[in-house]
Amino acid sequence: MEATAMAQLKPHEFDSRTDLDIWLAREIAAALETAISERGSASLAVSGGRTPLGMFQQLRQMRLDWDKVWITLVDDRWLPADHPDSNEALVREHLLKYQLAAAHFVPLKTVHEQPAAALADIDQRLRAIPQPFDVVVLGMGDDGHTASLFPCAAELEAAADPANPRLVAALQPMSAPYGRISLTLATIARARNLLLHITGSKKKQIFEAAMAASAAEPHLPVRRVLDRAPGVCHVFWAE
Ligand SMILES: O=C(O)[C@H](O)[C@@H](O)[C@H](O)[C@H](O)COP(=O)(O)O
Repeated sequence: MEATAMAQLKPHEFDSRTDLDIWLAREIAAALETAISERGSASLAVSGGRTPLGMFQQLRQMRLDWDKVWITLVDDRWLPADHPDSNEALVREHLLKYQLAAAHFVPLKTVHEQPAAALADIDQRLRAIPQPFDVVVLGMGDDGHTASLFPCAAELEAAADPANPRLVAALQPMSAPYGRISLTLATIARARNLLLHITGSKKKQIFEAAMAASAAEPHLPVRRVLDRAPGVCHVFWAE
């Protein structure tokens, strides 16, 4: 994988998605364990979508002091928490079970009609958990969005502005359904451990093109995040 960014990209390529899921879950658990031993608690933000399901199944079997871990989402769709397209529903069904039933889950969705009206409340919720996040696991869409930082959203510039004092932003993508709530670019970039999880040749090509020195500007959101992140970003990929 050849790419440039301010973040140092560390590729991890696997022969199968199952192997990837096992190793990614181990990497997450190890980073959380380090955080617990150094600071007494840990925070994890996970993506929704289809890609993380196998990793969730691995992670929920891992032994850790999960009662010292706070978990939230990098983004959610503004839907009732039991809607089939809600990331909160996905995480409740596939992640917060077995060993992980002891973890503290902090949802992004509130009772507000629109996500823009909920920003102060969500910020307050997230500030109650260890910041910066110890681990942020990102996915990526075919348009180069990550979290809900969609290239087509009018609110992208505000959500990507490093001076934005909020932890979260509300976005309305043109190319995908539902209003969104997302961690801001700066919140994601500050993570102590940043992991990108992508599968399939198509996403690999999209990612490499986005990260290439010759990539057209404005750069895609996934690159904008990594250009802002000062440390290592582990890129987990399998066909
Ligand atoms: O709510 C969401 O949609 C996500 O958190 C989003 O950023 C996701 O990671 C990508 O869209 C990839 O989605 P897939 O894993 O389904 O390809």
